[in-house]
Amino acid sequence: MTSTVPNAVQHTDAQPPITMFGPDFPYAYDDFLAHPAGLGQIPATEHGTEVAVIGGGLSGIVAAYELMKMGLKPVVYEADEIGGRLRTVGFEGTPAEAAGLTAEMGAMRFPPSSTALQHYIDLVGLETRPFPNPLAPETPSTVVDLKGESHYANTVDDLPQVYRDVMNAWNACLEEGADFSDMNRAMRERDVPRIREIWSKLVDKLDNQTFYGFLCDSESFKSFRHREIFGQVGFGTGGWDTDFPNSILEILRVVYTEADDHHRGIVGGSQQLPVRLWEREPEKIVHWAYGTSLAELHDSRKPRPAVTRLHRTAGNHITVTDASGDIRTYQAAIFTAQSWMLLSKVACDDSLFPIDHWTAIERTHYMESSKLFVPVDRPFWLDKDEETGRDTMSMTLTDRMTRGTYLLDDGPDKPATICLSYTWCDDSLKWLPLSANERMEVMLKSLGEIYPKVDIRKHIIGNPVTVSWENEPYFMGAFKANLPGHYRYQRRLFTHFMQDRLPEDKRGIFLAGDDISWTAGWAEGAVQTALNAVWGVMHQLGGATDGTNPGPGDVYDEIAPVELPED
Ligand SMILES: Cc1cc2nc3c(=O)[nH]c(=O)nc-3n(C[C@H](O)[C@H](O)[C@H](O)COP(=O)(O)OP(=O)(O)OC[C@H]3O[C@@H](n4cnc5c(N)ncnc54)[C@H](O)[C@@H]3O)c2cc1C
Repeated sequence: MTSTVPNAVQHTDAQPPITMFGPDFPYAYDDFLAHPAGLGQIPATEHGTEVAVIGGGLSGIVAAYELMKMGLKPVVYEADEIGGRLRTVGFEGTPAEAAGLTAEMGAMRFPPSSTALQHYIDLVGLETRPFPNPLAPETPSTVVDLKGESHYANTVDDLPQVYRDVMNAWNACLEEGADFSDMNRAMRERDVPRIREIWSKLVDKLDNQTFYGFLCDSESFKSFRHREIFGQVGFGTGGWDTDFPNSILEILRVVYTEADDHHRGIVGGSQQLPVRLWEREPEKIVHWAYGTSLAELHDSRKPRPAVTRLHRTAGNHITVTDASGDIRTYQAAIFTAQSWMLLSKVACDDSLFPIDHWTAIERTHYMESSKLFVPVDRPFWLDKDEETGRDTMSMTLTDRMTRGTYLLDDGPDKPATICLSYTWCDDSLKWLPLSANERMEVMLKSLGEIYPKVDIRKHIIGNPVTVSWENEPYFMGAFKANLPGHYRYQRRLFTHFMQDRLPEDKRGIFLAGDDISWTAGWAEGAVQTALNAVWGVMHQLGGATDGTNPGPGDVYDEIAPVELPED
């Protein structure tokens, strides 16, 4: 476990692995992808048909890649860079750059339960390695610093008793309030009826509840002090108090699917995944010549620029205007950027979506997030303190401004990187007005209070790189997090790919990506919703899956997300 506060169910080799199979839509995307029959076929008369794919992040690139394999011609529009929130940057002009070191400004750690994501990681030949989360087995050491008191630990047993009390409270609370072991077993066994039985009751009972309210309602969390510590060191990767106002259903999805556990990073950076898919020439491809790639299908091997307008034209077609002034009309389009883009940056016809979908788009709630990385000369944190024999510095969780500090080693005596601070929500907004250097100064001061004997600054060999996702022109926050009462909105967005159920004049544009997923903030959801949209486009163009490999839309009625009454 990487958890400071481990989950109730412990792993044994005898259990099937946990995957992001449900709980809302228990469909085996990993099996669908692995099946030799492929994802489906479209009639030959449609081969070469252009489909607009708006957004060249992971979701857009996965959708475009699969549509190309079916013989369609994806036209990808990207306002920023291929990769989107899989953004890997270098440290220009430093020895760290020469050593190939990079910093992950968006996603940086992926749970093994992300099996559809893993399909594409393997496909493009990327390697992963354990990510140094708090108390993870491969993490050399962890320091938890709260209210000015620091504790050095290799395992949770090294922390004071109160941390184990908090851990037990969380486990008990999940068991009492959310049938944790039962759901964990059902998800491992892919027992769809059982998953649906447990989840439908919880959705009904808990949609109105915040994460914090759920803790307060539990006998196990009567102590304010325990709730406070839990908020600061949390479970999985660390403090979750910035999530306290969110719907508890969001948190349950994370813990059931072990999204926050056993993380691995992508060697060389996660942005390589969509970039490699863009360049990849699939072995199996219909209509196009062997050797065709997405890059090859685009002028100058580049996506088209930002979309500025989306509207409907005769025959229910979707007309796309881009920043170069180019206007093209499509039978089908997939929109994968953040939903709020449709409210401001892209001029849209009201008729693109039914009014209830517009409400869901408007009500979307995002988490803010900031990160700052510095390159350093070597992993000096592994030097031993002469007095204590401990590492001089450790992966650090704190209630100070930095919140989470990650030490990213690339081998002894080689340049390395430190993520001095990774924050969410209010903790992220605290950094917003500060420049990169101002942020770094505050971070070094905070860390100096925890490690008075360590001179971090003398090891820094280049300028800091930083991001606040809420301040990026083509991203309006880091990732979505539903608030209480948002279940119905999320359901509308996720199920939008089942367009036979929409009025005819509202079809043809498909929503996909992180906002549409049940597990926003996890790249797996971007992949899963891309595959839903691919199924939707294929179906609209008269195509079908092979009977031996039914797609998400083929089995929709058996596993559809539970519906809550509107009145
Ligand atoms: C700080 C942070 C930490 C994260 N941590 C993790 C993690 O540890 N593990 C994990 O699994 N996931 C993590 N995620 C989530 C993961 O990054 C996302 O789920 C995934 O990258 C989303 O892909 P997407 O294609 O849905 O969206 P995006 O990556 O946002 O892609 C959408 C694309 O649309 C483009 N665009 C916007 N407007 C327009 C327009 N008008 N025209 C054309 N293009 C446009 C954008 O430039 C962008 O490239 C994290 C995300 C962030 C921000």
